[in-house]
Parts: sequence; structure tokens; C-alpha cells
Amino acid sequence: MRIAIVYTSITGNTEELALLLCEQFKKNVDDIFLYRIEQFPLHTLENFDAIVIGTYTWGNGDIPIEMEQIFQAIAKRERKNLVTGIFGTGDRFYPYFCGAVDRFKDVLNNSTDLAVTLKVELLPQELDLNRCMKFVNIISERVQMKHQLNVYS
Ligand SMILES: Cc1cc2nc3c(=O)[nH]c(=O)nc-3n(C[C@H](O)[C@H](O)[C@H](O)COP(=O)(O)O)c2cc1C
Repeated sequence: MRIAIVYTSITGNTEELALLLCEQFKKNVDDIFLYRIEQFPLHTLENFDAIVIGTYTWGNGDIPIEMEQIFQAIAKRERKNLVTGIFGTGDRFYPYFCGAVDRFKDVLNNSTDLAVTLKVELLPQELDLNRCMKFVNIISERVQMKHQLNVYS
């Protein structure tokens, strides 16, 4: 099972969440890869059983500029076999909490097999650990189920 976590972060909140999820994935998955968006080769989207995207929210509920390219790449092409998950951090101070997660959610839902969504306020806390574990389990189980049904062969 090959899973990539691809994330962006400025002040470290989303990065912390990405690292937490990565640690959880390591318990279930042989091949887990963690990329900052700048390091992720977009053409390798097809090489993974699942892609997990992490983003903060910018402006007024907007996607950060560095995430536009992957957003467009996913929007342009249907990959219904690709299991995906979207997570992000935001701040309830803003009118549209984690708006970037919702924008990704719509496009992933249309173009891929979106399994799960996770929103965390600012820096992940101890209480969020359970939600992280659930997020990881849902994705791992979805990929496992597809392997059993041989949809990748
Ligand atoms: C200019 C600016 C605009 C923001 N707009 C939103 C927003 O619309 N919705 C939201 O939930 N959070 C918003 N945030 C909060 C960030 O998404 C939040 O602090 C996030 O955890 C930062 O992630 P990072 O530490 O990974 O960079 C905004 C922050 C800044 C500085």
C-alpha cells in the first residue's frame, strides 16, 4: 500500500498535523511518503494508492497559491480509483473556517474516491489524536478494500 501525504504550511500548524497523521499511517502502511507541496512531483499522482492533501486556509476561505496547481490537476482529470483524504487547519476567528478544505473536498469528491475530511483549529491538540487515528484508519481500510477487490490490477 503506497500512500502520499502532500501538504503546505506557513506557521507550522498544518505541518504538525501532517506529521501526526504520518506517524499514525506508519502503524498501518508499509510505504508512506511525506511531501511538502513544493517537493511533490505532480506527475507521480498516479503512482499512489491514496493521496492525502493537507492545507491551511488563506484570504477569505481561499486555497493557498502554492496549492493551486495540484487543485487544478485533480479537477481536470477523473481518477475514481485514487483514494483521497483532505485535512487542514484554520482559525474560527475567520468567517469561513477551513474554507480551503471545503474547496478541495468538492473537487476530490467529483474527481477521486474521497474517503475522509479532517479540520483542526490551529495547532493540533491531544484531543485531536483520536480524530487523526480515525482519519488514518478510514483511508487505510478503503485502500485495503480496493486491493481485496483487485481494482488496481
Ligand atoms: C491572512 C490570513 C487569512 C486567513 N484566512 C483564514 C480563513 O479564511 N479561514 C480560516 O479558517 N483560517 C484562516 N486563516 C488562519 C490560518 O489558516 C491558520 O492560522 C492555519 O492554522 C495556518 O496554518 P499553518 O500554520 O500550517 O501555516 C488565515 C490566516 C491569515 C494570516
